Amino acid sequence: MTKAAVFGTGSWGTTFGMILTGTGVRTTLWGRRAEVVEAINRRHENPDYLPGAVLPEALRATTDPAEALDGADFVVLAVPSQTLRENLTGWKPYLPSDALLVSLMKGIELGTTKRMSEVICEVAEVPQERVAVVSGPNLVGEIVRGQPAATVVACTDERAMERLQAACHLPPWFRPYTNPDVVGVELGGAVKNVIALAVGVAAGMGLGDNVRAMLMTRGLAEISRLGAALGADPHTFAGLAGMGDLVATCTSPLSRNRTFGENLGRGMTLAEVVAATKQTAEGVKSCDSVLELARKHDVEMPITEVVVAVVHDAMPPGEAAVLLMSRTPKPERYGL
Ligand SMILES: NC(=O)c1ccc[n+]([C@@H]2O[C@H](COP(=O)([O-])OP(=O)(O)OC[C@H]3O[C@@H](n4cnc5c(N)ncnc54)[C@H](O)[C@@H]3O)[C@@H](O)[C@H]2O)c1
Ligand SMILES: O=P(O)(O)OC[C@H](O)CO
Repeated sequence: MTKAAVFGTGSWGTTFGMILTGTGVRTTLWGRRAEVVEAINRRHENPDYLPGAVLPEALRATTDPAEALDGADFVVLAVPSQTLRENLTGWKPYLPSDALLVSLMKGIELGTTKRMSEVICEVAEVPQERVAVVSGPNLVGEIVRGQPAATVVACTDERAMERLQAACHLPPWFRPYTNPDVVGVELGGAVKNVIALAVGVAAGMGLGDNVRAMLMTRGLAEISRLGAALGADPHTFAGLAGMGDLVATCTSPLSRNRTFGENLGRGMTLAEVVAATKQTAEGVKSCDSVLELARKHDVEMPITEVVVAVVHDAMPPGEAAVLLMSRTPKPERYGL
C-alpha cells in the first residue's frame, strides 16, 4: 500500500491529506500542536483550520516526525514557506531514502530568494527529480466543502510525476494535470499571491473591475517576465498554475492574500491586518523575496514594487496607484 506523510495540519495540508486518503493512500499528518493532532485522531475534525469539516477516519495524525515518515512513499510539505528550511532540517534524519518530496507551498525564501523545491533539494540533499510541486487554483475553503478543483503536479522525473498524479486523482472532486516545468509551476503559485495583494488593496480602496483586470493582466506579464528570466516555459503561465491560480486568488473573497490587501486598502495598518490574519498569507513576506529575485535577474516588476512599498514601507495606497499610472507609457507586447 502506498503511504504518505503530510507535514502541516493547516488548511491545505489537512485537505490534501483527505484527498490522498480518498484515493487509498495510507496518510499520516504531522502537526506540531498536540491538541490539533488529538482532534484529528479522536474527533476527526480540525476546527482551527477547517471548521465544520468531517475528516476521514483513516486519516491519522501525530506529533512525531519519525512516526509520520516511517515507510512513506510521498513526503508532502505544507508548512509556511519561511519556516520550511528550519523544519526540514529537523525532519531530515527520518526521511526515507527513496521517497518523493512534494511541495504544496507557494512562497519564495527570504534572504536566499530560493523556490521551495530548491530549498528542499538543498536541505534534504536530494536531486531535483526527487522533488515535486503541486500548485494551481486550489482555494481550500471550496475544496473542503466538496467542490471540484484541478491542479498541476510538476516534477522533472516523469514516472514520479505520474505516480503522484495518480495518488491525488479523486474524481469527481480533484483533478491533477502534469507539467514538467517545475520552475514555472512554482513561480506561478508564489507570485500570484503578490498580485492578489495588489488586487485586494485596490478593492479595499473602492476601485472597480477595470483596475482589477489591469492588475491581473499586467501582473501576469510580470510573472511571465520573471519566469522567462528563470528559464520557465512561457506556456505554463497560460495554464492552471499561472492564469488559473491568478484568477482564483485575485477574485475570491476566500483568498487570504487578497483579503490581507483589501484590509490594507481600507486603511488598516500592517500591524492591525497581521493581527486579524489567522492563517498563512504567503505574499506578505514573499513580495520582498520576489522583488529581490527580479532585481537579481534585471526584470522589471512595477506592481510587485508598489506592493512591497505599501505592505512594508507604509506607502499610502493612493500614492501607489498614482505611481503605477504615471509610469512612462509603453507598448503592450508579449514579454514587455
Ligand atoms: N489554504 C489554501 O487555500 C492553500 C491552497 C494551496 C496552497 N497553499 C499553500 O500551502 C502552504 C500552507 O498553507 P496553509 O493554507 O495550509 O496554511 P495554514 O496557515 O492553514 O497552516 C499552516 C500550518 O503550518 C504550521 N506552522 C506554522 N508555523 C510553523 C512552524 N514554525 N513550524 C512548523 N509548522 C508551522 C501551522 O501550525 C499549520 O499547521 C502555503 O504555502 C500556502 O500558500 C494554501
Ligand atoms: O488563500 P490564499 O491567498 O493563500 O490562496 C490560496 C491558494 O493558493 C489558491 O490557489
